[in-house]
Amino acid sequence: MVEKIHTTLRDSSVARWTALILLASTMFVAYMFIDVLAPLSTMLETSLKWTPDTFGAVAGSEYFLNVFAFFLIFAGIILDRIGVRRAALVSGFLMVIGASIKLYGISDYFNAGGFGYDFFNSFWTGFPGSAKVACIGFAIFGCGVEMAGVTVSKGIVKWFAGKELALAMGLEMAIARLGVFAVFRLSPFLAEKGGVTLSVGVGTLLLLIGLLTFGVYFFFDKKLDAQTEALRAAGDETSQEEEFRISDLKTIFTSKTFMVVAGLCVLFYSAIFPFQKFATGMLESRLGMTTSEASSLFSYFPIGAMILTPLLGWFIDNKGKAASMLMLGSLLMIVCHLIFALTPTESFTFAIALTAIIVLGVSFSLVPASLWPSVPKLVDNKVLGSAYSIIFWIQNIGLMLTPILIGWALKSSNPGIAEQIAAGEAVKYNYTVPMLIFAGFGVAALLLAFYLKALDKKKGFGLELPNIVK
Ligand SMILES: N[C@@H](Cc1c[nH]cn1)C(=O)NCC(=O)O
Repeated sequence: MVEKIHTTLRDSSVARWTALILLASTMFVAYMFIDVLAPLSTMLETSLKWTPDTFGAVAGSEYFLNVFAFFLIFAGIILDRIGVRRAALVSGFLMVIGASIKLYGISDYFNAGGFGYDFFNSFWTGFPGSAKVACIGFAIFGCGVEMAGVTVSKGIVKWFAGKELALAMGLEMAIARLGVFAVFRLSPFLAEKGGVTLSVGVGTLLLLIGLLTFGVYFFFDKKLDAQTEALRAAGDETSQEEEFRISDLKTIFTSKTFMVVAGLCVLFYSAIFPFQKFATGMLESRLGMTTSEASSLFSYFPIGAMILTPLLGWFIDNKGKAASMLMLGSLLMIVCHLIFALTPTESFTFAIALTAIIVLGVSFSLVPASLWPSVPKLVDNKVLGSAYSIIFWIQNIGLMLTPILIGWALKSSNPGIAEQIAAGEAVKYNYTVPMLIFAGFGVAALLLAFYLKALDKKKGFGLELPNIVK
């Protein structure tokens, strides 16, 4: 007699959490690579002649293909069609290929006249060839990392829906934040030893390990699908998933509440991830620190978020209040950016900077911990991959444009400084205007958070309710 299966790997907490660790480890190295150059803006300006606008454009290039070639939208559709495990492998490959190209662009070999050097320096000469190649690589990496983000989110829902969903998402984000902490510590250290190439080289190698981790996850996911299929065949699984159709995307785009969440997401994250790219330079300038000191100080930002995000995830699973947390997170972000922008030089001490960084870390846990687990409450499971990809796509528009805007604002509000630095003078940029722009994003996010809470109250999506079904 064939024994009937009543449970799946999903029901084993060890298997569930192992799947999470596998998914999150790749995100750990992916987030390291995203910010591998973030602490090195000053070094890049002297070694590769990357002025703030060049640095900003390279930072923004990560999102270029996602936004203009709609790769993220396709990634969600592909994910909903081929499933989590195959999409994970595709995204891992893209990250490794993109990172390798970026590494080549900043390498000594390329910059000493290696293959493609003459070509990439023959047009648009105001933008260094190294930055052009880095942009191409980073744009391909960006396709991979964003596809990985969508895939991991859907993967977590697959393993944790109706269980510890927000806690699992919070832990995944915590592990990713640990990657940001690690890179802010490691990247300047490696760059001092072997130049920016060593930092990016180590980042690329870690991504290869991340790809292998996704490979191990593949087998977990395959087993779960086989068990779920067997349950369905035996009639134990009642909620047979309907097939995804492209026309389903219309329901996402026409959901007002979903679009408000997407708006809030783009505004909030535009004041966080692009800020990470400029924070080391800002602290160097405001506190007169070295790159290494400023980068170490800023590394406390992801640490606060890392500790709090899973705790807040647990709170949301059990008590709810996600919409209120979005409001509080936006408010704290405004306060911190205003402190960076407006505190007079004589009062802007190490302690003030550290406090603002930690409070910003709290804001960076409140919003992600409540925003991402709210998405499954707004859309059907069969379009969940597409819903995450659409929200990331909208977010990517902000993440692409904001570093370009901030790099431009920094250069324009400091006329002559780039030329003085190029001439070897020890002058610093003033970051007031860029920091006010970041605070402005926070104000707009706060207004949307108020609106979202009112909408939820009216339409009853349950954003303030706990996730755990008792
Ligand atoms: N878009 C993703 C991944 C990412 C991280 N940095 C740049 N893109 C995302 O926003 N994930 C959610 C998070 O809070 O990290």
